Amino acid sequence: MILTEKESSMDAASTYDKIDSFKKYLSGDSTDGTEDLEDPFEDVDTVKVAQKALPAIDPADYPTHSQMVLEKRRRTVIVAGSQKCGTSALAAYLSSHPSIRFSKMKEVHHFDQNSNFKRGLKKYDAQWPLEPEDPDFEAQVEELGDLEEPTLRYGVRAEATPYYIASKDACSRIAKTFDREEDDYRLVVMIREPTDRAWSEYQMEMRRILDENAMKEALEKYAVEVFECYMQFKIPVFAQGLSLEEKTLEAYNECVPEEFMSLARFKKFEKVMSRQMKKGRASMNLRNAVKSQVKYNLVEKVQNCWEAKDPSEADAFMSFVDKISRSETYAVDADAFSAEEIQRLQKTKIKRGVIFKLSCLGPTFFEKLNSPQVAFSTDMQSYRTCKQAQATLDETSLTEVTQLVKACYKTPAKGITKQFLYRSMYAAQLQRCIDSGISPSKIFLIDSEDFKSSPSGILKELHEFIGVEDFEYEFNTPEDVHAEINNRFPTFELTTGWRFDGSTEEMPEKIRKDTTLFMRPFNLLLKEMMANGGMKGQKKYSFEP
Ligand SMILES: Nc1ncnc2c1ncn2[C@@H]1O[C@H](COP(=O)(O)OS(=O)(=O)O)[C@@H](OP(=O)(O)O)[C@H]1O
Repeated sequence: MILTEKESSMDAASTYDKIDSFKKYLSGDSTDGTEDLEDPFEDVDTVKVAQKALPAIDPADYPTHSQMVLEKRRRTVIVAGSQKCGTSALAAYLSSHPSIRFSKMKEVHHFDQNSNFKRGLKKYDAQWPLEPEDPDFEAQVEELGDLEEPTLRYGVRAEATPYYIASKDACSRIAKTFDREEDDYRLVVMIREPTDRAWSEYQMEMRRILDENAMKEALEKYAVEVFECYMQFKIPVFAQGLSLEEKTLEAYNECVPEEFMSLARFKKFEKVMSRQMKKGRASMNLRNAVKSQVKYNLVEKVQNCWEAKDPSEADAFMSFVDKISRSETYAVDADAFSAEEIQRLQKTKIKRGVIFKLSCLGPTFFEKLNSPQVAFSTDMQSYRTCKQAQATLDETSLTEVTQLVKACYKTPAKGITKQFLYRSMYAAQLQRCIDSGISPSKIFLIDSEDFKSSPSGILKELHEFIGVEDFEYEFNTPEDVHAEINNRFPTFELTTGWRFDGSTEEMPEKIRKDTTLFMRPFNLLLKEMMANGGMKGQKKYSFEP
């Protein structure tokens, strides 16, 4: 979606109108039109492609990608978990296999995130764009007609979103979307010693918080400098032939100090920005990226300095913020609101990108991470208390444990965050996935340690399960695997807090001991499930129960 010059022209008054309409929105009398935001995918029928009737042929007879393409069949291979168990390494392998098409992004988050799922299968399919070298390219383009981005429709395709297995919705959505012969799926789930996995996640969260703090500090430090530089560009004046995006990017490149640019959080912003630039068009992503800057208060800082120097320019700046973020973001001065209104605003958790003064931000604004003692012990304690209240449920039965976990671990409706123990309870998650319609025979299990030490045997079996020919990969060392991950998914390590070998600090001994004990019943159930549950892949894990 391109913002026209007309749209991006200065109109300071409208900013303040918006404050009024925002107040109305808060009081339930919204006239701001926010709900009418254009969603390019809203009318796409989620299962239209999948439902296309095709002759029944046993997929096992058509194992390779190109054969599947010719037979107009598709198989989606989903590495569905678990987080911190080596899913990126596996993704690097699969994406190098000649008969597997891997998604553009490592983690697609289509089935766990409501906002993505709502956009339909067309949006998901766009992760596998059609290339001229694809078999039957011409025929497929013709068939696809005037689609903006023709996508690979047949063959074996794969993605890796480790959140899926922990999500309450992903498995049932996958089953409903793909469970048919000509458009089927396979799930791959990796497991790792549960305490190690939980600690690895904790450490990644810690890195993320550090990244955020670094961003925050840099904003504090450089706000004035950035502002001075912006002044030269006079961002709100868009009459010099450059589009809003070009101007913004140019200003960022010119104004933002090196030290700032190397920050992970900033890299994320930059990544979205340059992708949009390459495409030559702005989009929801661009607006979201800008909103993330808004969140970090840069806009407000700049605005304050601006105001001090030249109030008329400050109005223009407000207008810029307003325009770039359309009706989703309201540039407001917190002083314009009463204390009660501010309280209500804080409850919206900046869903609408309101720009607050720093002093008005609630404690949940910036992510927090409890100490390991608190994070792990509180979690264990609250589970135990909850378990006592469910006295009829027994931890030695898989069905009952699944119910216990369901009752005692509330998966947030939106995303799953910092549930270190929950995500190591593999048995309960697998069972829930099976209960929601995924046949165990479609799930392939991999033990992370075994995979790390000797991948080739596991990969051979996996290839067969996926229905592609066996293949000898050229990665022989962990360094090679690491390089391949960065080669295939170049911004992943830079922007997400993920590291190839991230566990640097030791887990405090007492917490390790308690956690390992806590995990035992779940591990015993997993052991039973692996041996007799009908799932494919490894039949036992490498760690102590
Ligand atoms: N080949 C191979 N096999 C198994 N495991 C491996 C492999 N290579 C890396 N690793 C370890 O995987 C951990 C990161 O896992 P993920 O890539 O799944 O993390 S994430 O869910 O995408 O965040 C990460 O764990 P930590 O070191 O604890 O961070 C890596 O050490």
